[in-house]
This record gives sequence, C-alpha cells and structure tokens, in this order.
Amino acid sequence: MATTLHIHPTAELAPRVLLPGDPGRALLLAQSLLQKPRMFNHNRGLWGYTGAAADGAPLTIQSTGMGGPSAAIVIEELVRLGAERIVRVGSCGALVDGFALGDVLVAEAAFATDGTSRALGAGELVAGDAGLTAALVAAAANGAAEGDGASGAAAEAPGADDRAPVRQGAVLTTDLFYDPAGEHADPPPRDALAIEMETATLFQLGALRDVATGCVLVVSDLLGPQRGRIEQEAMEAAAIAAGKIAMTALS
Ligand SMILES: O=P(O)(O)O[C@H]1O[C@H](CO)[C@@H](O)[C@H]1O
Ligand SMILES: O=c1cc[nH]c(=O)[nH]1
Repeated sequence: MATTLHIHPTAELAPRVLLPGDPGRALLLAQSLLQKPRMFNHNRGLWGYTGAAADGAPLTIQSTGMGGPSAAIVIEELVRLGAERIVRVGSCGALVDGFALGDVLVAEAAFATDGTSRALGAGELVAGDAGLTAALVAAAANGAAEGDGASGAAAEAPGADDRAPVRQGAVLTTDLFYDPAGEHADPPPRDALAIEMETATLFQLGALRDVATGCVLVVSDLLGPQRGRIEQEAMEAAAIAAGKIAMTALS
C-alpha cells in the first residue's frame, strides 16, 4: 500500500474524502455515516477512516488537525495518495448576525488571511470548486427541507424562522483562534460570514493540484452581536448533519 511521510494508510483511500479538523469528529462521522469503517490513518493522532457511504461506494474521512500548516500536509499527502474530491466538514465562528449555534454554512470562498494559503500563493480570496459548492448547497437545502440540515438547536432558536435555511458565502481563514490583538487582528472583510482556520489552504491546494474542493461548516461560536458557544451534544448532531450534506454532495 502506498504511504506518505505523515499519513500512513492502513486501509484503502477512497477518491472522495470528508475532511474534518477534529479527529474525534472523524470518528463520529465514520461511526454515523460509514458501513464497516476501517482505520485509514492514526499516525500523529490524525485519525482517518474508510468505509462504504450511503450510496455503497467507498468514502474516506480524514482529520487535518487544526490550522493551515497541518491541513496542508494532510491535503497534499491525500492528493499524492489519490484523493480526487475533498470536502471539509469543519466548525466556525459566525461573524455576522442571523446565525444560530448549530447552523450549517456552505463556504464558497475564503479570505486568505492565514500564512499557509498565502505561502501557497493564494490571493485575497480563494474559491472552492463551483460544481462541488453547488452540490453542497443543493444537498444542504434538501437536508434543511427534510429537517436534517441545521441542528435542532438552530431550529428552536429565536428568530430561526427569519433565517434562510442554508447560508452560503465567504469565510475568513486565519491563523489565530486566540488573538492577543483582540477578536481579530484586522477588521474582518465585510462580506465574510464566519471565521475558521483551514478553508483557504484547502481551496488553494485544490486549485494548485487540480482537485475539486468544497467546504461545509457548523456554526460552533457566535462572535457577532450575539455571543455563545455550542454544547457538545448539539455540536455532534450538527456535525453529523453537515457530514451527511458533504456525503450527499460527493455521491
Ligand atoms: O472544527 P475544525 O474543523 O477543527 O475547525 C475549526 O476548529 C478549530 C479551532 O477550534 C480550527 O481547526 C477551526 O478551523
Ligand atoms: O476558528 C474558529 C473555529 C470555531 N470558532 C471560532 O471562533 N473560530
């Protein structure tokens, strides 16, 4: 079996991959979405799994760890091993009003304010694959219509009826979760809906390596006018909903 310096496959890699940051979320998604999951990687604590998705074809779920440098290593090695379509299933902090904890957001582009994507040559804004993004939006809309998109927490939140069921737009990718300069080193670009740490790197590497990339995010934090942090149980339910959206988009 082919191997790489950091990802040491212990099962086949599927050509389509879900990419959470959190290794625990990789395990949760593997247990929730895959038939007969097998460990794909455990080197460096970056848990990954391969099994059969709902459509019967193989799907790999591989964690990146946190931040662009770790994500860039994992994505590069997955591509070298044969990954063709990759969807990040991440968490984010909403920067604007209108989100509730557990909402799902499709990131169609990322403002590259992190060092990794910039080192890879990203300009100010880097986009994901248009077809994969459209498939994510469609899958999220269907999931929301069936009550399976945003989490129950979002559905019960005050003002939930006023929100579009699926939000799509640009996110801000940054290097710092804890920023000593304040909430953010720079005022966030006005049209960034949320902040997170890996999407610009994923999209830039996708463009460089000719691999289709997309991103669906769960709102785990409210950083705009309203403040809050999601509970673990609600995070897990929303992550499974986001994972289903990503799996459907890759079908
Ligand atoms: O939940 P994940 O996918 O790790 O994503 C977000 O969560 C981490 C920070 O808590 C960063 O990796 C950020 O991008
Ligand atoms: O990077 C991140 C991820 C989740 N929530 C945040 O506030 N920032």
